[in-house]
Amino acid sequence: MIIRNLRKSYDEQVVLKGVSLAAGQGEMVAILGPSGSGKSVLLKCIALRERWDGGEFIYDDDDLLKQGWLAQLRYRSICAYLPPKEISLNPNKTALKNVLSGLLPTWRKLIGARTKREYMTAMDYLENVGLLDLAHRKVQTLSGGEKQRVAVAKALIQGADIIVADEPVIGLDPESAQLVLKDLRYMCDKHKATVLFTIPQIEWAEKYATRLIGLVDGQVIFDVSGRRLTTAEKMKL
Ligand SMILES: Nc1ncnc2c1ncn2[C@@H]1O[C@H](COP(=O)(O)OP(=O)(O)OP(=O)(O)O)[C@@H](O)[C@H]1O
Repeated sequence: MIIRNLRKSYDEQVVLKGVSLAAGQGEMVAILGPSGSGKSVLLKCIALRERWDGGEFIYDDDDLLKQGWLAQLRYRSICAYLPPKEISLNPNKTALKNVLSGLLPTWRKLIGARTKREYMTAMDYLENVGLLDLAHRKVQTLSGGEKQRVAVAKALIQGADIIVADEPVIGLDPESAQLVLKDLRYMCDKHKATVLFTIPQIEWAEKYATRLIGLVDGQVIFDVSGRRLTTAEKMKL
């Protein structure tokens, strides 16, 4: 995807002042910046969960914003948006059933029908995120990090090529947080998913992301890949 000159305001407040960035398949992009710099708004715009005021959004060689609602709907179906804290799982169902529900059409969900192949596929995705042992546990009994990982497995089984995760490790202990980040990175490396996420811990962003984008006051102030941040870059955040 290529984003050019994305602008977004709320009433009088200009939040995104012409943001440009690119993210390819298999890239894990961390959006870093101080509180209020526009990171969440940027992610919502990228996930098309928020209207753009202006700019170009090139995906599959077309400008999505110039396409009709059908193209945008198609994009939304392959772009999973994981909002902070709020996990879209059914707490009373098992991890396996939650992941399976991403695979089955609604009418089959209602009658609970599933083939052996679908069951195996869901188990494979749970294994990918290291949760095979917990497949039959109700989601409400899982830790925050485990829930996030089930949500990642569900997003991927739904066919998401793009995962937009706003603070996916908020409130998690360091060990669980790093497991979630490892899973996201694995999805990039193995499934060639594109992941865009925000995270307050710069050192984890440096460790797991393939690209680091600094956003301050609605503007990109650096966009680096293949290296850690310099002290000068960190000071700007
Ligand atoms: N729906 C909205 N209506 C009006 N203003 C909004 C809305 N959403 C965000 N804003 C404003 O946009 C600015 C950027 O908000 P955003 O949530 O993107 O910041 P952030 O960088 O994610 O901050 P934090 O790290 O604290 O989550 C803030 O000043 C916020 O008040």
